[in-house]
Amino acid sequence: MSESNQTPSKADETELLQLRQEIDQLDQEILNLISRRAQCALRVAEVKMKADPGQAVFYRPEREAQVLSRVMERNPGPLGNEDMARLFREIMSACLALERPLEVAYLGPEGTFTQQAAKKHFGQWVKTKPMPAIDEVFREVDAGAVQYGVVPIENSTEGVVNHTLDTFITSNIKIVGEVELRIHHHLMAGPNTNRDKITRVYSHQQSLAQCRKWLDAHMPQAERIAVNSNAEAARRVQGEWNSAAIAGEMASELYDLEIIETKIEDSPDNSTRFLIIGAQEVDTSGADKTSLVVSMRNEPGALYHLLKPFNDFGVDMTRLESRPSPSGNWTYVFFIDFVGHTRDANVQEALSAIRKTAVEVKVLGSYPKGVL
Ligand SMILES: C=C(O[C@@H]1C=C(C(=O)O)C=C[C@H]1O)C(=O)O
Repeated sequence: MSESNQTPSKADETELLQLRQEIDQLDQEILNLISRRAQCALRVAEVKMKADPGQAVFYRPEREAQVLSRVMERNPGPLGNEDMARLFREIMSACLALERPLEVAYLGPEGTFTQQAAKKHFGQWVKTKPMPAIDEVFREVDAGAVQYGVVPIENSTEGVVNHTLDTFITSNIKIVGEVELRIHHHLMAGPNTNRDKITRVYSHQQSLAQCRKWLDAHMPQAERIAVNSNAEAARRVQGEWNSAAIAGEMASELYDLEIIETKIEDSPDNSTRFLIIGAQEVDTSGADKTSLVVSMRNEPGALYHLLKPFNDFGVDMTRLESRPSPSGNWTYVFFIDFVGHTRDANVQEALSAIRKTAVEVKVLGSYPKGVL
């Protein structure tokens, strides 16, 4: 007989009773402490309103990043750092919603990985608003209809999302944060679908590409049909008995589909990075990144002149992408990410050196490195 089936001894019974009493007491303390914390957040809101009644900014990305990093550094266990940070993420989310509920636009429809990223970054109390295209997320933020937006920027298997990069060239929106999400693709279908009868698999083109080897091996007969989003794929198969969709867990819940096979992505550490966009400039958090768009004259040594200041002033570049310039003529703009904030002295020196040779330098924003 296994131990769990045995009835506890008298001594064990007593200990269980004591432990449960202790848990009840601790819960009461946690309750009181969270309430006190929420009172402080409310008071912060009042002070912010008094200082700037018209345009008080409630959400502070750098402050939230610091809170989460500190939780991870000081976590005594046994809960893991990330689990503990997620709990605090939700406490902050609820506290912030007391000040004023945040509204965030994202690349929809409902159930996309971008919505999942928005919830991961802001917590469950955020109000999310689906938009049909990336540039419409930018427009919604620009018009002030929402405070922030969430857009995908790069996938570890498929590379950059060019549409997002191109929108930054012409927009004045700032980057205020980043969040990375492990992307797990599942094969899902309606409850009446027989796995052996599936003749069509719907998904977004990138997701089909990310599961190509699995599909070749397990569903070679099925036609692969690219649609606008994974959530759209899930919505479609709801009423089709011979089709399946590749999408994330949120989509299966939203459209009542059954998951036939989990984690069918070819690369086990497939992840996507998303950017949080907004109108504000973010203070230093102590662990920041900066993104730039630079256009250079099309002449010998242009790229060398662009890269040299990073070396000269010890600035750690983490990404360099080039895109054709909207002005045409085979000229290019460069997207650069580096470690540091525009308020750091070495960053300022590097930027002024770059400005001497570049046609245009646009700082997209300095923002805290993703914590969760
Ligand atoms: C409390 C503040 O406002 C918000 C709520 C925070 C929190 O609950 O810890 C942190 C940063 C802000 O997004 C603040 O600015 O400190």
